[in-house]
This record gives sequence, C-alpha cells and structure tokens, in this order.
Amino acid sequence: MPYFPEDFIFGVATASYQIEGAWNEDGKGESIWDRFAHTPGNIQDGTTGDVACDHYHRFEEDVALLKELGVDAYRFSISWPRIFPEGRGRVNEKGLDFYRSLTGKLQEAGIKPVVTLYHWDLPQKLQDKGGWESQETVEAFAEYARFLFQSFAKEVFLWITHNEPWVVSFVGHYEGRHAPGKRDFKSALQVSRNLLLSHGLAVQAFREEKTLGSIGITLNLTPVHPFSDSEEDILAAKRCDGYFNRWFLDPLFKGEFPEDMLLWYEKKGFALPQLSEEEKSLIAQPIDFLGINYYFRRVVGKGEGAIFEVEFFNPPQSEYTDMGWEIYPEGLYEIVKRVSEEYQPEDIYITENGIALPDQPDSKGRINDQKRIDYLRSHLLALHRAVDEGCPVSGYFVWSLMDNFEWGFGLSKRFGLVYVDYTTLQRIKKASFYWYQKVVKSKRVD
Ligand SMILES: OC[C@@H]1[C@@H](O)[C@H](O)[C@@H](O)c2nc(CNc3ccccc3)cn21
Repeated sequence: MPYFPEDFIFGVATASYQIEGAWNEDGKGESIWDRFAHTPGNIQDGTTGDVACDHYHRFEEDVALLKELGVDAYRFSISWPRIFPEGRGRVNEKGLDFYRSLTGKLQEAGIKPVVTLYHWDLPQKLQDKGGWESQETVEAFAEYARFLFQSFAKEVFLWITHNEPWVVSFVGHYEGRHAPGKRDFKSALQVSRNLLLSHGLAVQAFREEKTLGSIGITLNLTPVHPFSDSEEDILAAKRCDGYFNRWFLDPLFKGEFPEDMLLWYEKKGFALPQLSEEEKSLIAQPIDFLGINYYFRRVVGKGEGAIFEVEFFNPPQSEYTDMGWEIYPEGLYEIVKRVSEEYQPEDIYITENGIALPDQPDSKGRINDQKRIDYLRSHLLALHRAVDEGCPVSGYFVWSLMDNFEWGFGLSKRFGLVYVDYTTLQRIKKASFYWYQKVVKSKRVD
C-alpha cells in the first residue's frame, strides 16, 4: 500500500480571478481578465469572473471546507489589481485586508498558505502601457512582489512568483485564447523573456527582505512523445519539447534559452536578442523549489503547421477529460523523473493536477465523481513511484478545491472537489472530496 512520507504536504489549489468575484469592489482595479471576459466572443459560454464563486465574500465558509478536508496547505493567488489598482503606486488597503483576513483564517485552521504572486490577472492599467512586453511591467512586478514579502513576511509557507509563464506568453500573446488576446509570436517571445526577468527580480527581493518561507516558480510541463519512431516525428517531438518545456526550464536552471529553439525561431524569422550575462544570472539564481502543474502529455508528429511544423495526435485507445485532454498518469512519473535528473531542482511540488468532468448532482443532490477519484488515484500512484525512486517531491495540490471560472471556457468546466451551484453559490462536497480527505489523513493511496 503506497504511503507518502509523514511530512509530505497534501493540498488544493485555486486562483484569484477564477474564484473571488467582487471584480470591481472595495477599490480593486480592473484586470486584463476583467477586460477580456467582458469582451463579447472571448468566453465560450459567455460568462465572466465578475462573481465566479464569490469567494471574496465567502472565504470563511471556504476555509471551513479546507479545514474539513484536512489539507496541510492551501495554494491561492493574490489579485495584483486588488493590491495596486493601477499596477504600482497607490495601495488599496481593503484589498490588502482581504488577504490578511484570509491568511489569518488559514492560520487559525492550521493550514499553510501557499501564495502565487501572479496567476494571470495583470492590472489593466499596465496592459495599457504594453503589459508584459514592457520593461515597466517587469519593474512594477518586482515592486508588487517586494511589497507582499514585506506585508506577509512571516505567514507564507511557499511563494510562487509566476503560474505557467508558458501559458501567459503563448496562449495569451500567440494563440490569443487568453488575455490580453494577442496573436503575435514575436510578442510572445518578448513576454517570455520579461516574465523570467521579473521572476528573477522577485527572487532577489525575497532574499533581500529576508522573508520567511521558500520561493519558486510553477511551470506547466507535459511529456512530448513522437507519434512514430520516424526521424521526422522524433524531431517534431524534440521541437515541441523545446517549445512547451525546455523554453523555461533551461533559462531557470541552466541560464540559457535552448539553442535548438533559438536557431529554429531565427530560421522562422523570430530572432531573439541574446540575454546579457547579468540577465542570465538574474533568471537562473537559485530557487528553493520548482512547482510543476501536470495534466496530460502530448503526442506529436511531423506536420505542416506554420511555426513548428507539427501535428498533434489523440491516441484512440486513451480516455479523455471534459477539456479533451488525454488521461495519462505515467506522464507525471515521466516528467518528475526527467526534471529531477536533467535539472536537479532543490525541491519539487506538484502545484496542480486535476480533471474536468461534467459533474451534476443526482436526484438526492449528491455528486458521485468516481472518474475524478480514479484520475487522482492513478496520478498519485505515479507520483509515489517517482518519490520512491528518490525524486525530491515534497507536496501535491489538487486542482481545484472547488469548481471555478475556467478561463476561455467560463463556468462550464468543473475541476472541483466541491461542486458550486452558480445560481445559489451553494457548495456541495463531491465523492472525491471525501476520498481525498482520507488520503490526506492517512498519507496513503489505496
Ligand atoms: O485548466 C485547469 C487549470 C486552470 O484552471 C489553472 O488556472 C491553470 O493554472 C492551469 N494550467 C493548466 C495546464 N496548462 C494549460 C495548457 C494549455 C492551456 C491552458 C493551460 C491547467 N490549468
């Protein structure tokens, strides 16, 4: 029976724009996701995060759910425009008070706060001045981070500078499916560079402020498998591994963007200015842990697609989630092993893993999400194998505590251990809530 170490951290994760609501209350400034969701056509089901789970007003009820779940830690993000409505300068005290109240309730419940500084809700005022393409946002982020390190100097267990810089860069600035909705590969490359620089400045500030806790960054990593063992499919998989994984792993742990990708982008007309020695050191300064968000793998072959010349495949024999993502638990083992061996991070936390399902209450108001239990079990067993083989993994966070606003899909995709009825905002614990409660309590997966 696989037991996790006694001090292994089990938690759940959320993010500010996805759960808080109160989008324009108590002095909060507009974010790029407020603007993006208010723009017709951007969100598949036409909903917004204006109310979402109304966590801003219901956080005490939600902390009570966390306490009942028995988690060791709770990962949430701070809404930058709730603290600095214009991105920098004037502080919104009521915004700061909300997070002080939240961390206070967590402390009372014996739950460790894990804070993500940036989970995609950039102040719109900064976007109006170029957003992540601009040096001003890099500097503003460093100020925002330093302010939070000073304001929560002792309360936070883990600090995560950025959630998934790959998504911010390429889904937000190339694919255009996320805010700010740009479709410009050159912008996406510039954004990825600035996100890394801002991460480095934040880590520097963390060390200077002598803040308690640990600091790291969270990447969404996906194993990339070639569709066949043909030379061209293997090369296509290598290109995708560079695009999805090594583009951020290499600068963070080796101080350089991957050479093969720089050459490929240059060949495609996207020359990126070299990082200076100072920039390389800033980005690659030591961090205390790497956060990994794992959901699925990718299977690719040679294709005619514009920049990457790849085609994606969905293996017919696999099962898929409500997001259309393949269920591939071994991928969690693979990515942890690969990152541990190739990049030697000090520590690893699985900061997100979960599944979207078309959950609905039955005639008795219960939600029997057995498929979510099966997904979480299989991924925890895969993770346990990596831990058993000596990989430095110290914790695991389910995405998500409760159903929430799923970005471009709106409220239609449900990832929660707790169901949210968006007409009444009632929370209903799913079967997976009670299953995970037992795992957290026993540190055992059966
Ligand atoms: O989609 C589920 C979650 C999402 O709600 C979180 O805010 C975000 O951190 C998150 N990242 C992924 C995995 N990566 C990803 C890949 C392509 C598009 C968007 C996200 C899944 N999720």
